[in-house]
Amino acid sequence: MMPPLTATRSCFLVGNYLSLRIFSRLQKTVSFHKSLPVFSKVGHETGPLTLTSLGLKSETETTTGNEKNRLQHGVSTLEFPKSKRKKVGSNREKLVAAKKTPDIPAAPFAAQSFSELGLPPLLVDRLEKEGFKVPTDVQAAAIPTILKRRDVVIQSYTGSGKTLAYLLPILSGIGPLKEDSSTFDEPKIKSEIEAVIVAPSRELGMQIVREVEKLLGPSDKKLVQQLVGGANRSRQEDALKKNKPVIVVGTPGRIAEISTAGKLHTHSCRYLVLDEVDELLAFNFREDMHRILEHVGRRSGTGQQGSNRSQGWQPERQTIMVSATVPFSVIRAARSWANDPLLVQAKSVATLESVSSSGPINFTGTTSNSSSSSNYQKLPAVQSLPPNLQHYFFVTRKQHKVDALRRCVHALDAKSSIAFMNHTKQLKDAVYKLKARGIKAAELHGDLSKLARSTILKKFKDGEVRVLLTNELSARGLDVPECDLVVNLELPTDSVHYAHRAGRTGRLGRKGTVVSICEDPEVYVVKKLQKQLGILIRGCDFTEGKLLVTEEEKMLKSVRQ
Ligand SMILES: Nc1ncnc2c1ncn2[C@@H]1O[C@H](COP(=O)(O)OP(=O)(O)OP(=O)(O)O)[C@@H](O)[C@H]1O
Repeated sequence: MMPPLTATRSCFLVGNYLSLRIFSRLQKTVSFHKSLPVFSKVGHETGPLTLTSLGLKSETETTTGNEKNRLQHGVSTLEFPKSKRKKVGSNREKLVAAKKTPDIPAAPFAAQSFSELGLPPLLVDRLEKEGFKVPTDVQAAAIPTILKRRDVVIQSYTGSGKTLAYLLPILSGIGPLKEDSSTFDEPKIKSEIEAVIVAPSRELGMQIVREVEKLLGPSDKKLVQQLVGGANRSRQEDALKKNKPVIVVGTPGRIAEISTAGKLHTHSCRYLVLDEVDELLAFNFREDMHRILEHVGRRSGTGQQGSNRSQGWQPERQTIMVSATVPFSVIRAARSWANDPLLVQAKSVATLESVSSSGPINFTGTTSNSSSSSNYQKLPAVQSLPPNLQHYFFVTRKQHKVDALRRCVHALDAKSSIAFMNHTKQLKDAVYKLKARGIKAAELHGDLSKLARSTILKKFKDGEVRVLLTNELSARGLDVPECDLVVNLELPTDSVHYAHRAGRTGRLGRKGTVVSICEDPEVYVVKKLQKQLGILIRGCDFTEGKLLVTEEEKMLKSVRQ
Protein backbone atom coordinates (compact mmCIF):
# COMPACT_ATOMS: atom_id res chain seq x y z
CA MET A 1 0.00 0.00 0.00
CA MET A 2 1.33 3.42 -0.93
CA PRO A 3 1.72 6.03 1.80
CA PRO A 4 -0.55 9.11 1.60
CA LEU A 5 0.46 11.87 -0.75
CA THR A 6 1.86 14.18 1.87
CA ALA A 7 3.84 17.27 1.11
CA THR A 8 6.99 15.34 1.95
CA ARG A 9 6.08 12.59 -0.47
CA SER A 10 5.17 15.17 -3.09
CA CYS A 11 8.64 16.63 -2.66
CA PHE A 12 10.02 13.20 -3.19
CA LEU A 13 7.93 12.63 -6.28
CA VAL A 14 8.75 15.86 -7.95
CA GLY A 15 12.01 16.98 -6.36
CA ASN A 16 13.73 13.65 -6.58
CA TYR A 17 12.34 12.85 -9.94
CA LEU A 18 15.80 12.55 -11.43
CA SER A 19 16.79 9.84 -8.98
CA LEU A 20 13.65 7.93 -9.87
CA ARG A 21 14.48 8.23 -13.54
CA ILE A 22 17.87 6.73 -12.89
CA PHE A 23 16.28 3.98 -10.78
CA SER A 24 13.76 3.35 -13.51
CA ARG A 25 16.50 3.10 -16.12
CA LEU A 26 18.45 0.68 -14.02
CA GLN A 27 15.36 -1.49 -13.83
CA LYS A 28 14.85 -1.36 -17.51
CA THR A 29 18.32 -2.69 -18.17
CA VAL A 30 17.24 -5.91 -16.46
CA SER A 31 15.05 -7.24 -19.21
CA PHE A 32 12.80 -10.15 -18.45
CA HIS A 33 12.61 -11.34 -21.96
CA LYS A 34 14.10 -10.23 -25.19
CA SER A 35 10.73 -9.28 -26.57
CA LEU A 36 9.53 -7.60 -23.38
CA PRO A 37 12.09 -4.96 -22.61
CA VAL A 38 10.01 -2.14 -21.29
CA PHE A 39 8.07 -3.11 -18.19
CA SER A 40 8.38 -0.70 -15.35
CA LYS A 41 8.39 -1.83 -11.77
CA VAL A 42 4.93 -1.22 -10.33
CA GLY A 43 1.20 -1.26 -11.10
CA HIS A 44 -1.85 -3.36 -10.29
CA GLU A 45 -4.66 -4.77 -12.33
CA THR A 46 -7.18 -3.64 -9.78
CA GLY A 47 -5.53 -0.40 -9.35
CA PRO A 48 -4.13 1.01 -6.13
CA LEU A 49 -2.18 4.12 -7.00
CA THR A 50 1.13 3.27 -8.54
CA LEU A 51 4.30 5.04 -9.53
CA THR A 52 4.31 3.14 -12.79
CA SER A 53 4.44 6.15 -14.95
CA LEU A 54 7.21 7.92 -13.11
CA GLY A 55 9.55 5.90 -15.20
CA LEU A 56 7.54 6.95 -18.21
CA LYS A 57 7.18 10.55 -17.19
CA SER A 58 8.32 13.35 -19.39
CA GLU A 59 11.56 15.11 -18.90
CA THR A 60 10.11 17.93 -20.89
CA GLU A 61 8.20 20.89 -19.62
CA THR A 62 6.70 23.86 -21.31
CA THR A 63 8.46 27.13 -20.87
CA THR A 64 5.63 28.95 -22.57
CA GLY A 65 2.67 27.52 -20.74
CA ASN A 66 0.87 30.87 -20.78
CA GLU A 67 1.02 30.98 -24.53
CA LYS A 68 -0.59 27.55 -24.71
CA ASN A 69 -3.21 28.54 -22.17
CA ARG A 70 -4.11 31.52 -24.27
CA LEU A 71 -4.65 29.26 -27.23
CA GLN A 72 -6.55 26.62 -25.32
CA HIS A 73 -8.78 28.62 -23.05
CA GLY A 74 -8.84 32.11 -24.46
CA VAL A 75 -7.32 33.63 -21.33
CA SER A 76 -4.22 35.71 -21.36
CA THR A 77 -2.70 35.64 -17.91
CA LEU A 78 -2.16 33.53 -14.84
CA GLU A 79 -2.75 36.54 -12.56
CA PHE A 80 -6.20 37.33 -11.32
CA PRO A 81 -6.60 40.85 -9.94
CA LYS A 82 -9.63 41.30 -7.68
CA SER A 83 -11.51 43.19 -10.35
CA LYS A 84 -11.27 40.11 -12.53
CA ARG A 85 -12.73 37.67 -10.04
CA LYS A 86 -15.64 36.18 -11.83
CA LYS A 87 -18.44 33.76 -11.22
CA VAL A 88 -18.43 30.58 -13.17
CA GLY A 89 -22.16 30.25 -13.05
CA SER A 90 -22.45 30.51 -16.83
CA ASN A 91 -20.17 27.52 -17.17
CA ARG A 92 -22.45 25.66 -14.80
CA GLU A 93 -25.48 26.32 -16.98
CA LYS A 94 -23.60 25.16 -20.02
CA LEU A 95 -22.63 21.96 -18.26
CA VAL A 96 -26.24 21.14 -17.66
CA ALA A 97 -27.18 22.18 -21.18
CA ALA A 98 -24.47 19.97 -22.62
CA LYS A 99 -26.07 17.02 -20.90
CA LYS A 100 -29.54 17.69 -22.28
CA THR A 101 -28.71 18.17 -25.92
CA PRO A 102 -28.04 15.10 -28.04
CA ASP A 103 -25.96 17.15 -30.47
CA ILE A 104 -22.33 17.70 -29.61
CA PRO A 105 -21.32 20.74 -31.63
CA ALA A 106 -17.68 20.68 -30.54
CA ALA A 107 -17.25 16.98 -31.33
CA PRO A 108 -14.04 16.26 -33.20
CA PHE A 109 -15.69 15.09 -36.40
CA ALA A 110 -13.60 15.01 -39.57
CA ALA A 111 -14.83 12.67 -42.31
CA GLN A 112 -18.45 12.97 -43.39
CA SER A 113 -19.43 9.35 -43.07
CA PHE A 114 -18.23 5.92 -41.96
CA SER A 115 -18.85 4.48 -45.41
CA GLU A 116 -16.23 6.74 -47.00
CA LEU A 117 -13.64 5.11 -44.72
CA GLY A 118 -14.11 1.77 -46.45
CA LEU A 119 -16.27 0.01 -43.86
CA PRO A 120 -18.71 -2.64 -45.12
CA PRO A 121 -22.34 -1.54 -45.65
CA LEU A 122 -23.71 -3.94 -43.02
CA LEU A 123 -21.46 -2.42 -40.39
CA VAL A 124 -22.26 1.14 -41.47
CA ASP A 125 -25.99 0.32 -41.18
CA ARG A 126 -25.47 -1.05 -37.71
CA LEU A 127 -23.51 2.04 -36.71
CA GLU A 128 -26.30 4.30 -37.94
CA LYS A 129 -28.85 2.31 -35.98
CA GLU A 130 -26.76 2.78 -32.86
CA GLY A 131 -26.57 6.52 -33.50
CA PHE A 132 -22.97 6.66 -34.76
CA LYS A 133 -23.23 8.69 -37.94
CA VAL A 134 -19.99 10.57 -38.36
CA PRO A 135 -16.48 9.33 -37.50
CA THR A 136 -14.26 11.30 -35.15
CA ASP A 137 -10.84 12.52 -36.31
CA VAL A 138 -8.96 9.63 -34.80
CA GLN A 139 -11.43 7.15 -36.29
CA ALA A 140 -11.04 8.80 -39.70
CA ALA A 141 -7.28 8.37 -39.42
CA ALA A 142 -7.14 4.91 -37.85
CA ILE A 143 -9.84 2.96 -39.68
CA PRO A 144 -8.37 3.11 -43.22
CA THR A 145 -4.88 2.48 -41.83
CA ILE A 146 -5.93 -0.66 -39.98
CA LEU A 147 -8.02 -1.78 -42.96
CA LYS A 148 -4.78 -1.68 -44.97
CA ARG A 149 -3.52 -4.32 -42.54
CA ARG A 150 -0.95 -2.05 -40.92
CA ASP A 151 0.12 -2.41 -37.31
CA VAL A 152 -0.57 0.82 -35.44
CA VAL A 153 -0.05 2.81 -32.28
CA ILE A 154 -3.18 4.96 -31.82
CA GLN A 155 -2.71 8.06 -29.68
CA SER A 156 -5.47 10.56 -29.19
CA TYR A 157 -6.94 12.45 -26.26
CA THR A 158 -9.30 10.84 -23.75
CA GLY A 159 -12.88 10.49 -24.95
CA SER A 160 -12.04 10.98 -28.64
CA GLY A 161 -13.44 7.59 -29.73
CA LYS A 162 -10.35 5.37 -29.82
CA THR A 163 -12.38 2.23 -29.02
CA LEU A 164 -14.41 2.34 -32.23
CA ALA A 165 -11.26 3.42 -34.07
CA TYR A 166 -9.94 -0.12 -33.65
CA LEU A 167 -13.18 -2.09 -33.24
CA LEU A 168 -14.66 -1.05 -36.57
CA PRO A 169 -11.82 -2.28 -38.80
CA ILE A 170 -11.72 -5.51 -36.79
CA LEU A 171 -15.46 -6.05 -37.29
CA SER A 172 -14.92 -5.35 -41.00
CA GLY A 173 -12.64 -8.34 -41.13
CA ILE A 174 -14.30 -10.88 -38.85
CA GLY A 175 -17.77 -11.87 -37.65
CA PRO A 176 -21.19 -11.41 -39.24
CA LEU A 177 -20.73 -7.74 -40.20
CA LYS A 178 -17.57 -8.23 -42.25
CA GLU A 179 -17.15 -7.29 -45.88
CA ASP A 180 -18.04 -10.69 -47.29
CA SER A 181 -20.29 -11.93 -44.52
CA SER A 182 -21.50 -14.86 -46.64
CA THR A 183 -18.32 -16.72 -45.68
CA PHE A 184 -18.96 -16.28 -41.97
CA ASP A 185 -21.11 -19.36 -41.51
CA GLU A 186 -18.49 -21.76 -42.78
CA PRO A 187 -18.36 -24.71 -40.41
CA LYS A 188 -15.34 -24.50 -38.15
CA ILE A 189 -13.27 -27.58 -37.46
CA LYS A 190 -11.87 -26.05 -34.29
CA SER A 191 -13.02 -22.87 -32.61
CA GLU A 192 -10.32 -20.27 -33.11
CA ILE A 193 -10.33 -16.79 -31.72
CA GLU A 194 -9.78 -14.14 -34.37
CA ALA A 195 -9.28 -11.07 -32.19
CA VAL A 196 -7.87 -10.65 -28.69
CA ILE A 197 -8.39 -7.33 -26.94
CA VAL A 198 -6.42 -6.77 -23.74
CA ALA A 199 -7.32 -4.07 -21.20
CA PRO A 200 -5.71 -3.37 -17.81
CA SER A 201 -8.92 -3.36 -15.73
CA ARG A 202 -12.09 -5.42 -15.52
CA GLU A 203 -14.26 -2.33 -15.88
CA LEU A 204 -12.56 -1.27 -19.07
CA GLY A 205 -12.71 -4.83 -20.40
CA MET A 206 -16.44 -5.03 -19.73
CA GLN A 207 -17.00 -1.64 -21.30
CA ILE A 208 -15.29 -2.79 -24.49
CA VAL A 209 -17.38 -5.99 -24.47
CA ARG A 210 -20.57 -3.92 -24.27
CA GLU A 211 -19.41 -1.76 -27.19
CA VAL A 212 -18.78 -4.89 -29.32
CA GLU A 213 -22.10 -6.46 -28.25
CA LYS A 214 -23.92 -3.29 -29.23
CA LEU A 215 -22.49 -3.50 -32.73
CA LEU A 216 -22.98 -7.24 -33.15
CA GLY A 217 -26.62 -6.97 -32.07
CA PRO A 218 -28.63 -9.27 -29.76
CA SER A 219 -28.52 -12.35 -32.01
CA ASP A 220 -24.74 -12.35 -32.43
CA LYS A 221 -23.55 -10.88 -29.15
CA LYS A 222 -22.24 -14.25 -28.01
CA LEU A 223 -19.49 -13.89 -30.58
CA VAL A 224 -17.65 -11.73 -28.08
CA GLN A 225 -16.59 -13.24 -24.78
CA GLN A 226 -15.29 -11.43 -21.72
CA LEU A 227 -12.31 -12.98 -19.96
CA VAL A 228 -11.85 -10.59 -17.06
CA GLY A 229 -10.46 -11.40 -13.65
CA GLY A 230 -12.78 -11.57 -10.65
CA ALA A 231 -15.45 -13.42 -12.65
CA ASN A 232 -16.06 -17.17 -12.63
CA ARG A 233 -13.30 -18.75 -14.70
CA SER A 234 -14.97 -22.06 -15.46
CA ARG A 235 -18.06 -20.25 -16.69
CA GLN A 236 -15.83 -18.28 -19.05
CA GLU A 237 -14.18 -21.48 -20.26
CA ASP A 238 -17.58 -23.12 -20.82
CA ALA A 239 -18.74 -20.10 -22.79
CA LEU A 240 -15.62 -20.30 -24.98
CA LYS A 241 -16.43 -23.92 -25.75
CA LYS A 242 -20.14 -23.50 -26.25
CA ASN A 243 -20.44 -20.13 -27.99
CA LYS A 244 -17.30 -20.30 -30.14
CA PRO A 245 -16.68 -16.53 -29.94
CA VAL A 246 -14.52 -14.82 -32.53
CA ILE A 247 -13.46 -11.99 -30.23
CA VAL A 248 -12.28 -12.16 -26.63
CA VAL A 249 -11.78 -9.13 -24.41
CA GLY A 250 -10.07 -9.46 -21.08
CA THR A 251 -7.49 -8.58 -18.51
CA PRO A 252 -3.93 -9.91 -18.97
CA GLY A 253 -4.06 -12.29 -15.99
CA ARG A 254 -7.26 -14.08 -16.96
CA ILE A 255 -6.42 -14.31 -20.68
CA ALA A 256 -2.98 -15.76 -19.89
CA GLU A 257 -4.44 -18.15 -17.33
CA ILE A 258 -7.02 -19.64 -19.70
CA SER A 259 -4.51 -19.72 -22.53
CA THR A 260 -2.00 -21.60 -20.36
CA ALA A 261 -4.73 -24.09 -19.47
CA GLY A 262 -5.05 -24.79 -23.20
CA LYS A 263 -8.62 -23.54 -23.36
CA LEU A 264 -8.08 -20.50 -25.51
CA HIS A 265 -6.97 -21.09 -29.09
CA THR A 266 -5.38 -17.95 -30.42
CA HIS A 267 -2.63 -19.19 -32.71
CA SER A 268 -4.53 -18.16 -35.83
CA CYS A 269 -5.71 -14.90 -34.28
CA ARG A 270 -5.65 -11.99 -36.73
CA TYR A 271 -5.83 -9.04 -34.37
CA LEU A 272 -4.20 -8.28 -31.03
CA VAL A 273 -5.30 -5.02 -29.38
CA LEU A 274 -3.51 -3.63 -26.34
CA ASP A 275 -5.82 -0.94 -24.94
CA GLU A 276 -4.22 1.49 -22.46
CA VAL A 277 -0.96 0.02 -23.64
CA ASP A 278 1.25 2.18 -21.42
CA GLU A 279 -0.51 0.70 -18.38
CA LEU A 280 -0.09 -2.81 -19.79
CA LEU A 281 3.67 -2.26 -19.76
CA ALA A 282 3.58 -2.21 -15.94
CA PHE A 283 5.83 -4.67 -14.17
CA ASN A 284 2.99 -6.69 -12.64
CA PHE A 285 1.59 -7.56 -16.08
CA ARG A 286 4.93 -8.67 -17.55
CA GLU A 287 4.53 -12.44 -17.40
CA ASP A 288 0.94 -12.45 -18.60
CA MET A 289 1.73 -10.02 -21.39
CA HIS A 290 4.68 -12.17 -22.35
CA ARG A 291 2.39 -15.19 -22.71
CA ILE A 292 -0.17 -13.21 -24.73
CA LEU A 293 2.40 -11.69 -27.07
CA GLU A 294 4.00 -15.05 -27.69
CA HIS A 295 0.79 -17.01 -28.31
CA VAL A 296 -1.63 -14.68 -30.04
CA GLY A 297 -1.34 -14.98 -33.80
CA ARG A 298 1.51 -17.47 -33.59
CA ARG A 299 0.83 -20.34 -35.94
CA SER A 300 2.11 -23.61 -34.57
CA GLY A 301 5.33 -24.86 -36.08
CA THR A 302 6.42 -21.46 -37.34
CA GLY A 303 8.70 -20.55 -34.46
CA GLN A 304 9.96 -21.53 -31.09
CA GLN A 305 8.60 -19.65 -28.14
CA GLY A 306 11.11 -17.18 -26.78
CA SER A 307 13.35 -17.30 -29.81
CA ASN A 308 11.08 -15.94 -32.46
CA ARG A 309 12.71 -12.54 -32.83
CA SER A 310 16.21 -13.85 -33.09
CA GLN A 311 15.04 -16.26 -35.80
CA GLY A 312 13.37 -13.46 -37.74
CA TRP A 313 9.87 -14.87 -37.12
CA GLN A 314 7.00 -12.40 -37.29
CA PRO A 315 3.63 -13.17 -35.73
CA GLU A 316 0.83 -13.43 -38.26
CA ARG A 317 -1.39 -10.92 -36.60
CA GLN A 318 -2.08 -7.22 -36.68
CA THR A 319 -0.95 -5.53 -33.49
CA ILE A 320 -2.89 -2.44 -32.41
CA MET A 321 -1.69 -0.43 -29.42
CA VAL A 322 -3.86 2.32 -27.97
CA SER A 323 -3.66 5.07 -25.34
CA ALA A 324 -4.15 8.77 -24.74
CA THR A 325 -0.67 8.82 -23.24
CA VAL A 326 2.07 7.30 -25.32
CA PRO A 327 5.48 7.54 -23.68
CA PHE A 328 8.60 6.54 -25.52
CA SER A 329 8.50 3.14 -23.80
CA VAL A 330 5.39 2.36 -25.85
CA ILE A 331 7.22 3.28 -29.03
CA ARG A 332 10.03 0.95 -28.02
CA ALA A 333 7.50 -1.80 -27.26
CA ALA A 334 5.76 -1.22 -30.59
CA ARG A 335 9.05 -1.63 -32.43
CA SER A 336 9.59 -4.90 -30.65
CA TRP A 337 6.09 -6.38 -30.74
CA ALA A 338 4.60 -5.04 -33.96
CA ASN A 339 5.51 -5.22 -37.60
CA ASP A 340 6.64 -1.84 -38.97
CA PRO A 341 3.91 0.00 -37.02
CA LEU A 342 2.53 3.44 -37.82
CA LEU A 343 1.68 6.12 -35.28
CA VAL A 344 -1.93 7.22 -35.80
CA GLN A 345 -3.08 10.45 -34.20
CA ALA A 346 -6.23 12.50 -34.76
CA LYS A 347 -4.98 14.25 -37.85
CA SER A 348 -1.88 12.36 -38.83
CA VAL A 349 -0.42 9.00 -39.66
CA ALA A 350 3.37 8.78 -39.36
CA THR A 351 6.10 6.20 -39.18
CA LEU A 352 7.73 5.51 -35.83
CA GLU A 353 11.05 6.63 -37.29
CA SER A 354 9.66 10.14 -37.51
CA VAL A 355 8.84 9.93 -33.79
CA SER A 356 12.33 9.07 -32.68
CA SER A 357 13.90 11.80 -34.79
CA SER A 358 11.57 14.52 -33.51
CA GLY A 359 11.57 13.53 -29.83
CA PRO A 360 8.60 13.01 -27.52
CA ILE A 361 5.22 12.43 -29.12
CA ASN A 362 3.29 13.86 -26.22
CA PHE A 363 3.84 15.11 -22.73
CA THR A 364 4.58 11.69 -21.33
CA GLY A 365 7.06 10.82 -24.01
CA THR A 366 10.77 11.01 -23.47
CA THR A 367 13.54 10.57 -25.93
CA SER A 368 16.01 7.96 -24.92
CA ASN A 369 18.84 10.44 -24.77
CA SER A 370 17.11 13.16 -22.77
CA SER A 371 18.53 12.69 -19.34
CA SER A 372 18.28 16.04 -17.67
CA SER A 373 15.18 17.36 -15.99
CA SER A 374 16.25 20.81 -17.07
CA ASN A 375 16.04 19.71 -20.66
CA TYR A 376 12.41 20.81 -20.89
CA GLN A 377 10.60 21.15 -24.15
CA LYS A 378 7.25 22.51 -25.16
CA LEU A 379 4.45 20.11 -24.35
CA PRO A 380 1.56 19.45 -26.69
CA ALA A 381 -0.78 18.49 -23.83
CA VAL A 382 -3.73 19.04 -26.09
CA GLN A 383 -2.90 15.63 -27.55
CA SER A 384 -3.88 13.85 -24.35
CA LEU A 385 -6.48 16.09 -22.73
CA PRO A 386 -9.88 16.91 -24.19
CA PRO A 387 -10.04 20.48 -25.49
CA ASN A 388 -13.13 21.60 -23.57
CA LEU A 389 -11.92 21.18 -20.02
CA GLN A 390 -11.64 23.93 -17.40
CA HIS A 391 -9.10 23.20 -14.67
CA TYR A 392 -9.17 24.70 -11.17
CA PHE A 393 -7.55 24.15 -7.82
CA PHE A 394 -8.88 24.95 -4.37
CA VAL A 395 -6.71 25.14 -1.26
CA THR A 396 -8.02 23.95 2.08
CA ARG A 397 -7.00 21.99 5.15
CA LYS A 398 -7.08 18.22 5.01
CA GLN A 399 -9.99 17.94 7.43
CA HIS A 400 -12.10 20.26 5.28
CA LYS A 401 -11.54 18.52 1.96
CA VAL A 402 -14.76 16.50 1.90
CA ASP A 403 -16.77 19.59 2.74
CA ALA A 404 -14.95 21.40 -0.07
CA LEU A 405 -15.99 18.61 -2.43
CA ARG A 406 -19.61 19.04 -1.38
CA ARG A 407 -19.42 22.78 -1.92
CA CYS A 408 -17.75 22.26 -5.27
CA VAL A 409 -20.49 19.88 -6.46
CA HIS A 410 -23.16 22.38 -5.41
CA ALA A 411 -21.33 25.41 -6.83
CA LEU A 412 -21.09 23.77 -10.25
CA ASP A 413 -24.47 22.09 -9.91
CA ALA A 414 -22.69 18.98 -11.11
CA LYS A 415 -25.06 16.11 -11.72
CA SER A 416 -22.45 13.42 -12.20
CA SER A 417 -19.05 13.72 -10.52
CA ILE A 418 -16.10 11.43 -10.08
CA ALA A 419 -13.83 12.23 -7.12
CA PHE A 420 -10.44 10.55 -7.02
CA MET A 421 -8.58 9.56 -3.88
CA ASN A 422 -5.45 7.49 -3.40
CA HIS A 423 -6.41 5.26 -0.47
CA THR A 424 -9.41 3.08 0.16
CA LYS A 425 -9.85 3.88 3.85
CA GLN A 426 -9.99 7.64 3.34
CA LEU A 427 -12.25 7.04 0.37
CA LYS A 428 -14.74 5.12 2.52
CA ASP A 429 -14.67 7.87 5.17
CA ALA A 430 -15.35 10.47 2.51
CA VAL A 431 -18.37 8.54 1.19
CA TYR A 432 -19.72 8.26 4.74
CA LYS A 433 -19.35 12.01 5.31
CA LEU A 434 -20.95 12.92 1.98
CA LYS A 435 -23.90 10.63 2.60
CA ALA A 436 -24.32 12.18 6.04
CA ARG A 437 -24.59 15.53 4.26
CA GLY A 438 -27.37 14.23 2.02
CA ILE A 439 -25.34 13.64 -1.14
CA LYS A 440 -25.90 10.44 -3.07
CA ALA A 441 -22.37 9.07 -2.99
CA ALA A 442 -20.85 5.65 -3.57
CA GLU A 443 -17.43 4.04 -3.46
CA LEU A 444 -15.71 2.13 -6.25
CA HIS A 445 -12.38 0.42 -5.61
CA GLY A 446 -10.51 -2.84 -5.93
CA ASP A 447 -11.61 -4.22 -2.55
CA LEU A 448 -15.14 -4.68 -3.88
CA SER A 449 -16.27 -7.80 -5.72
CA LYS A 450 -16.74 -7.67 -9.47
CA LEU A 451 -20.51 -7.75 -8.99
CA ALA A 452 -20.47 -4.91 -6.48
CA ARG A 453 -18.28 -2.85 -8.81
CA SER A 454 -20.60 -3.38 -11.79
CA THR A 455 -23.68 -2.56 -9.71
CA ILE A 456 -22.19 0.71 -8.48
CA LEU A 457 -21.02 1.67 -11.93
CA LYS A 458 -24.47 1.01 -13.34
CA LYS A 459 -26.07 3.14 -10.64
CA PHE A 460 -23.61 5.93 -11.41
CA LYS A 461 -24.30 5.70 -15.14
CA ASP A 462 -28.05 5.69 -14.47
CA GLY A 463 -27.77 8.86 -12.40
CA GLU A 464 -28.69 7.17 -9.11
CA VAL A 465 -25.28 8.10 -7.68
CA ARG A 466 -24.25 11.74 -7.91
CA VAL A 467 -20.69 11.51 -6.60
CA LEU A 468 -18.56 8.45 -7.25
CA LEU A 469 -15.56 8.25 -4.93
CA THR A 470 -12.89 6.10 -6.48
CA ASN A 471 -9.17 5.52 -7.01
CA GLU A 472 -6.94 4.96 -10.06
CA LEU A 473 -9.07 1.93 -10.89
CA SER A 474 -11.51 4.25 -12.64
CA ALA A 475 -9.00 6.70 -14.08
CA ARG A 476 -8.44 4.88 -17.35
CA GLY A 477 -10.93 4.29 -20.09
CA LEU A 478 -14.09 4.62 -18.01
CA ASP A 479 -16.72 6.16 -20.25
CA VAL A 480 -19.60 7.92 -18.53
CA PRO A 481 -20.49 10.64 -21.03
CA GLU A 482 -22.70 12.42 -18.47
CA CYS A 483 -19.80 12.98 -16.05
CA ASP A 484 -19.52 16.78 -15.84
CA LEU A 485 -17.05 17.13 -12.98
CA VAL A 486 -13.83 15.43 -11.94
CA VAL A 487 -12.42 16.24 -8.51
CA ASN A 488 -8.97 15.31 -7.28
CA LEU A 489 -9.67 14.99 -3.58
CA GLU A 490 -6.09 13.79 -3.34
CA LEU A 491 -3.62 14.83 -6.00
CA PRO A 492 -2.52 12.33 -8.62
CA THR A 493 1.11 11.27 -8.47
CA ASP A 494 2.02 12.76 -11.84
CA SER A 495 0.81 14.34 -15.04
CA VAL A 496 -0.06 11.02 -16.68
CA HIS A 497 -2.45 10.15 -13.86
CA TYR A 498 -3.84 13.69 -13.92
CA ALA A 499 -4.57 13.40 -17.64
CA HIS A 500 -6.40 10.08 -17.37
CA ARG A 501 -8.39 11.20 -14.32
CA ALA A 502 -9.32 14.52 -15.96
CA GLY A 503 -10.31 12.68 -19.12
CA ARG A 504 -13.33 11.10 -17.40
CA THR A 505 -15.12 14.36 -18.10
CA GLY A 506 -15.38 16.48 -21.24
CA ARG A 507 -15.78 13.38 -23.40
CA LEU A 508 -16.34 13.62 -27.12
CA GLY A 509 -16.43 17.39 -27.28
CA ARG A 510 -18.57 17.95 -24.18
CA LYS A 511 -17.64 20.55 -21.60
CA GLY A 512 -16.14 19.43 -18.32
CA THR A 513 -14.59 20.81 -15.15
CA VAL A 514 -11.65 19.42 -13.19
CA VAL A 515 -11.07 20.68 -9.64
CA SER A 516 -8.05 19.66 -7.58
CA ILE A 517 -8.65 20.14 -3.86
CA CYS A 518 -5.28 20.38 -2.16
CA GLU A 519 -3.48 21.55 0.92
CA ASP A 520 -1.28 24.61 0.93
CA PRO A 521 2.05 22.74 0.69
CA GLU A 522 0.74 20.88 -2.35
CA VAL A 523 0.12 23.97 -4.44
CA TYR A 524 3.56 23.70 -5.99
CA VAL A 525 2.62 20.20 -7.19
CA VAL A 526 -0.41 21.71 -8.93
CA LYS A 527 1.88 24.31 -10.48
CA LYS A 528 4.20 21.57 -11.63
CA LEU A 529 1.30 19.66 -13.20
CA GLN A 530 0.17 22.86 -14.88
CA LYS A 531 3.59 23.29 -16.43
CA GLN A 532 4.02 19.69 -17.44
CA LEU A 533 0.58 19.51 -19.02
CA GLY A 534 0.75 22.95 -20.62
CA ILE A 535 -2.68 23.88 -19.26
CA LEU A 536 -4.04 26.61 -17.04
CA ILE A 537 -5.13 25.43 -13.59
CA ARG A 538 -6.78 28.42 -11.94
CA GLY A 539 -7.15 29.01 -8.23
CA CYS A 540 -10.79 29.10 -7.14
CA ASP A 541 -13.05 29.48 -4.14
CA PHE A 542 -16.58 28.36 -3.41
CA THR A 543 -18.56 31.30 -2.10
CA GLU A 544 -22.31 31.69 -1.83
CA GLY A 545 -22.86 28.58 -3.85
CA LYS A 546 -20.69 29.74 -6.74
CA LEU A 547 -17.25 28.86 -8.00
CA LEU A 548 -15.17 32.02 -8.04
CA VAL A 549 -11.84 32.35 -9.75
CA THR A 550 -9.61 33.83 -7.06
CA GLU A 551 -6.58 35.93 -6.85
CA GLU A 552 -4.17 33.14 -6.13
CA GLU A 553 -1.83 34.77 -3.61
CA LYS A 554 -4.68 36.20 -1.58
CA MET A 555 -6.25 32.82 -1.24
CA LEU A 556 -3.01 31.24 -0.16
CA LYS A 557 -2.54 33.92 2.53
CA SER A 558 -6.03 33.38 3.92
CA VAL A 559 -5.46 29.64 4.16
CA ARG A 560 -2.10 30.14 5.90
CA GLN A 561 -3.65 32.42 8.57
N1 LIG B 1 -18.27 8.56 -34.14
C1 LIG B 1 -18.89 8.68 -32.99
N2 LIG B 1 -20.08 9.32 -32.89
C2 LIG B 1 -20.71 9.46 -31.70
N3 LIG B 1 -20.23 8.96 -30.53
C3 LIG B 1 -19.04 8.31 -30.57
C4 LIG B 1 -18.32 8.13 -31.78
N4 LIG B 1 -17.19 7.44 -31.51
C5 LIG B 1 -17.20 7.20 -30.18
N5 LIG B 1 -18.30 7.72 -29.62
C6 LIG B 1 -18.64 7.71 -28.18
O1 LIG B 1 -17.70 8.57 -27.55
C7 LIG B 1 -17.42 8.14 -26.22
C8 LIG B 1 -15.91 8.08 -25.99
O2 LIG B 1 -15.34 7.06 -26.78
P1 LIG B 1 -14.16 6.12 -26.25
O3 LIG B 1 -14.49 5.59 -24.91
O4 LIG B 1 -13.84 5.19 -27.33
O5 LIG B 1 -13.00 7.20 -26.08
P2 LIG B 1 -11.44 6.95 -25.86
O6 LIG B 1 -10.72 7.85 -26.78
O7 LIG B 1 -11.14 5.50 -25.93
O8 LIG B 1 -11.25 7.47 -24.37
P3 LIG B 1 -10.19 7.03 -23.23
O9 LIG B 1 -8.84 7.48 -23.70
O10 LIG B 1 -10.65 7.76 -22.01
O11 LIG B 1 -10.29 5.55 -23.11
C9 LIG B 1 -18.14 6.79 -26.08
O12 LIG B 1 -19.34 7.00 -25.38
C10 LIG B 1 -18.42 6.36 -27.51
O13 LIG B 1 -19.56 5.53 -27.60
